[in-house]
Amino acid sequence: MINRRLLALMLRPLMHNRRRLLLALLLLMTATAMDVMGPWLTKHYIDIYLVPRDLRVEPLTLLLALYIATQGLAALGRYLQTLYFARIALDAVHALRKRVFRHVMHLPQHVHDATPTGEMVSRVTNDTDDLRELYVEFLATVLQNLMLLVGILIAMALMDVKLMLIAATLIPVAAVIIWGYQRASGPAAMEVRRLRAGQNARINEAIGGMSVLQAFNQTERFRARYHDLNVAQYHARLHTIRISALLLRSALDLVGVIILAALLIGYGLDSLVGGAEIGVLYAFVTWLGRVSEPLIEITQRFNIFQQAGVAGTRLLSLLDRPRAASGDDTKAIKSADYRLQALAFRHHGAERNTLDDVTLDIPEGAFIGLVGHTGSGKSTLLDLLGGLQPVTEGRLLLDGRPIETLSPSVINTVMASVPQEPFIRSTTLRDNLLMGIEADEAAMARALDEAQLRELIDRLPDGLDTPLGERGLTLSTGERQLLALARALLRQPRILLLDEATASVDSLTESRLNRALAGLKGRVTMVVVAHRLSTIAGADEVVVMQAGRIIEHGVPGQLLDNSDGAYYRLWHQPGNALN
Ligand SMILES: Nc1ncnc2c1ncn2[C@@H]1O[C@H](COP(=O)(O)OP(=O)(O)OP(=O)(O)O)[C@@H](O)[C@H]1O
Repeated sequence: MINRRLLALMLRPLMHNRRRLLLALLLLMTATAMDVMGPWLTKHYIDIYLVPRDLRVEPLTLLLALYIATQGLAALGRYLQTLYFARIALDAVHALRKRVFRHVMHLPQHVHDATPTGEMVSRVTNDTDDLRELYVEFLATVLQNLMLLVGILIAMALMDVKLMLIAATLIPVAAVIIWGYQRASGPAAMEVRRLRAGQNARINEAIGGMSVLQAFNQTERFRARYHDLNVAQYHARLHTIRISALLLRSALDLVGVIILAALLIGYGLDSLVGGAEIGVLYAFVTWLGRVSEPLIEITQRFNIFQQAGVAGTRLLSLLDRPRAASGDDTKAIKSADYRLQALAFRHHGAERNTLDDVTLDIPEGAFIGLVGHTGSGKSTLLDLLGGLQPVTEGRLLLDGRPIETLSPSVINTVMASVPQEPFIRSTTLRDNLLMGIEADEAAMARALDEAQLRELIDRLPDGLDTPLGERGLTLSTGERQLLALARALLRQPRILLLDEATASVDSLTESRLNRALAGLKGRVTMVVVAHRLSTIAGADEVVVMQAGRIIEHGVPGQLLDNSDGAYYRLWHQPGNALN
């Protein structure tokens, strides 16, 4: 399961901090050497002074001072090395999180459309968090224990090779246990993770659509589905706990006890032939206790390694998804005009085209109204004009250049869009208006005036500093669109793409929007998807779409004279929003 790419993903962030890593390793080696000196000094005390009853003050004081000094240094080294390793681990996860989030921000639209928000959140937070645990635990615990193990084995070998070999049999046995654990717990850990991501997605969905769930009496059904996922996760977790409880502590403890018995027998045999010192037995029993502890720690931490492996695999699959392609032509846009030549578009994975054979010229400063039945492809065409989706066939030229060759920064300097569902953050009106750019009060006031929002702001006690609820819920649908329009206008765009939210805004909002568009006419290239005829009454040209194709286009007044035309039919359709 752990392959080279996974290792690279995990280890690369650690390598950014080589100097600190080296220093931490030096500290670790010093602390370990001081640590294993403890039993060695005690052995000397027993064999040289205690057993022969040679209790002279001077050498004993020296021994005691040495003992305290080594153990004090060991404690200090452990403390410093823990701090260093923790810093390295936190820096590593910080770098990884930045990398994953940056990648998520650049994924193509269709990936975000197809991935539940909770699932994506789970990748960026939980999965990177599992790697954090790996870094912290691995660096602070596993590395420390591995070093201790090596230190103890060296000290044992220096004292008695035969007894060291008996004690060392614990290591291959532990390796076999770890291997068995990894095989048994891998699929179970993956299942836990899958269920957790599912839970996140479900919670996100339920909270996002709570009002609908409540209105449609679906809360009980959602609760039951969440409960099922919860129970499944409970059992999956229990399964992983059973495996780790059996194989980790219990099995390793048992092996440790057996090896202790073998050591005692080995020591007994040595003493039969003479020469074995009691201090050696003391040192070995102490060291053996210290050997099994690191092994248990390492093995126990292995499930973290396991989980990190699963998280890393999921992160790799996310990072493997190609970023949205973007052009690199940074030449400024001279003329904000579009040319669409036999353009076709198919959604990722869809069986048929959403747009077909769309040919249209949009000169600079023109006001184009897009109309058509629901699902006819109006919003999709707007996405393409905004460069948010790639053209499947044909050509889409902006300023005479294929839009996919233009760098997004160049497009964004001339274009602003007002989507059907504007993204409103739960912060102040001002923050929502600025959305990351800098503008003075006069410019903001102008944008608010142009978007006809002045009255609303003046009505609010805190004006622009009024906080908005989650997703701007305190604003009506029409007001949210006007706010998004003000945000777009603040950027002084040369192209404005507006996707009218709904046919059912009140007449006041309707007239405000119309006034705003009339004010921009001729100055800004506007493509407006309209659900109400009034919105595009002042358009230079109306484009009627049906099933992804343009079936009619022309000056609105003239189209209405043609009683056989599609626009005429839409307009005269009883109950139609355009009517
Ligand atoms: N990911 C997708 N895969 C396949 N088809 C899709 C996908 N996303 C959208 N569609 C389809 O594309 C078609 C055009 O959708 P679009 O939102 O552009 O219509 P619209 O004319 O703007 O509708 P409305 O007036 O309701 O906003 C619809 O039939 C929609 O179901």
